[in-house]
Amino acid sequence: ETESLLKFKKSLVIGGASGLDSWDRKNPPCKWFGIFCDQGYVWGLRLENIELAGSLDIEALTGLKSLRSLSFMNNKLRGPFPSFKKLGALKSIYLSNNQFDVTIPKDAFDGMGWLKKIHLEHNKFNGEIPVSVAKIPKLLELRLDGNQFTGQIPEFTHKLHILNFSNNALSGPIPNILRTMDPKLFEGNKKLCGKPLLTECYSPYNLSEEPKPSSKKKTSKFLYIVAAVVAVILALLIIIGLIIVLCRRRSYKQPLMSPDSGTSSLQKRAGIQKGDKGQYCCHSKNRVAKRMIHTTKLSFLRDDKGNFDLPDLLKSSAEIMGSGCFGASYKTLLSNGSMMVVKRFKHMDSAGSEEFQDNMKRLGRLNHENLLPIVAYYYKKEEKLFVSDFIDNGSLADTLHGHRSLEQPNFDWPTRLNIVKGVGRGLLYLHKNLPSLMAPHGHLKSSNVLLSENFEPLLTDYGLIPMINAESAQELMVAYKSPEYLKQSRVTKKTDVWGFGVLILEILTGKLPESFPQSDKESEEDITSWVKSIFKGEWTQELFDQEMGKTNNCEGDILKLLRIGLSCSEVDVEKRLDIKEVVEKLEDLMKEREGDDDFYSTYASEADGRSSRGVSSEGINLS
Ligand SMILES: Nc1ncnc2c1ncn2[C@@H]1O[C@H](COP(=O)(O)OP(=O)(O)OP(=O)(O)O)[C@@H](O)[C@H]1O
Repeated sequence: ETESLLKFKKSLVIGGASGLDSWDRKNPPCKWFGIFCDQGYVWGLRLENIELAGSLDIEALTGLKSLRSLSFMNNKLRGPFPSFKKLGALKSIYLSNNQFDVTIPKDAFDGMGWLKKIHLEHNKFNGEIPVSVAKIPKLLELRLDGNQFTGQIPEFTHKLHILNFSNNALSGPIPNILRTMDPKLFEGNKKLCGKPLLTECYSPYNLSEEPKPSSKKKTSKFLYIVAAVVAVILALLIIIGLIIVLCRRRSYKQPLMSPDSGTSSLQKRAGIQKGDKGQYCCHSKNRVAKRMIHTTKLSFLRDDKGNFDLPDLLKSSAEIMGSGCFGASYKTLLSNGSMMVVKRFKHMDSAGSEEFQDNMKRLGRLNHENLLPIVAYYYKKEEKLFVSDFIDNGSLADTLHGHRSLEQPNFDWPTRLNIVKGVGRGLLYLHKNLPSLMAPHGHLKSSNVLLSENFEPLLTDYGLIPMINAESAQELMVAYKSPEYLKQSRVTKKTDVWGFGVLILEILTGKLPESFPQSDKESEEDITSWVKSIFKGEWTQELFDQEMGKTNNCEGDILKLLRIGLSCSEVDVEKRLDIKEVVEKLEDLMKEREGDDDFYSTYASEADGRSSRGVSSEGINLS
């Protein structure tokens, strides 16, 4: 360790009195200035406020096997972005208030599975935020404020405890997972849009484009040259493409369908291509015509909604609602006045056409009050759109974790219990009617539970596993994050039960499952182990969501539901209940409440036009 640190010292440009005089062979490194040790091994370096300049030679530190934390805050460091990924066991990096003015390479944080804290604020970092930062599995703190980052904020795999993107030059929609955060964390980025900011993403298509001539001044000569080369290549490609199309047209004497010249809002915003004219030229005339018709039509799964088609959809005005793991969803107002949601799915190109259409037909046959039906879909090898009704009340995730205005009633216990019951019924129906699927829902989470105006839950994004590319499913779908998948690479019907258990705990605690592990604990922790660590068999106020308000003497029932949630999230699949058993337990819990006049939901009563009356004065107030 001594040699590694002395080599590192040699690479530093030290200004003023640094205290680094203590770094010599006379004393063990644990006694040196700025060195922190754990059981005699160097654990952290903290060289702050000592006018360090030049760049950092991370290579020299690779000999420190116990090194977990680096802080070089408040110095004058610059140069290339230090190759921290060579120190794969690092947990925290602090480079705030330095003079770095480079673009961070895309893969700068690849493989940093232990990293929890990155503080890069107040430098001059530019270019895009590296995608690798959004994939760090344990990341909890990310401060990038006060830099010159451009482009879009990447999609994060989970919610962070601390983050700040303010005062950069970021653009485009804020990823869905960050939409409930404080808007201040995004301030000072003129082109960012979507929740939690007030600026709506009217035209995400345009916003996501690179800056146009207005940014001329900033564009370097080099960029001009690159742009010119790209333009020439594009022009050549277009000419070659035209020649190929003309040749094919001539050889097959097949007139192509005249292109629909008007680009529609949804089409523009989502960048959706219409039926490809060129790709069918090599087939016989009849087949071409047939397939062409097929590719410009929506396939309807519901008869009662079939008064529009793809062109209507593409023409209608659209607003982005958020982009999840599988693509963006657009709220679309049709000319007939219906408000629909169009979800543009990514990661669905490995299922063959027949397999895809069969699965869609199977989903189309489902009919249950707790499932949101898919109204129609559009299938092309490289484009999949799902159309469903817009649900005005939003999702359970919004209700649980979104900002609540003072006028809004508490999200009370009866409403929560009713939602849990509905989700259970929806899942049981899926399990009975999709018996061939290994996890009939497969992607149960609070943003995939929508709430009707009576606060009845409506499940979405169910039955997708056969259509999603295997590798993306493993990375993104809730089912594959289950203990049985992580430990034994298994997904079973009970995987949905595990997801349901996590959802029940989320509903009762108000905690977002993705926000675990907790920042103050070193061990890996999920919502289940957190609940278990606090719950000792009796009422524990700190466990439950304060937003539940008065519990109206229902603590016994709340605890019963908590126990059901815990037995659903049992790690051992064999011991875990199956969905039928869970629903039976829930029905029993509901039955016990029947006839109880005090058991009254503030939400349901509002929707029914009745006044709230379920709150007795002696009820326990959680808030
Ligand atoms: N039919 C709908 N009506 C109202 N809101 C919807 C509808 N479908 C989706 N949403 C909401 O729009 C947002 C984006 O949904 P989307 O399904 O694209 O992503 P997600 O559910 O967050 O993630 P994933 O892609 O993993 O399912 C979510 O908040 C979701 O609850």
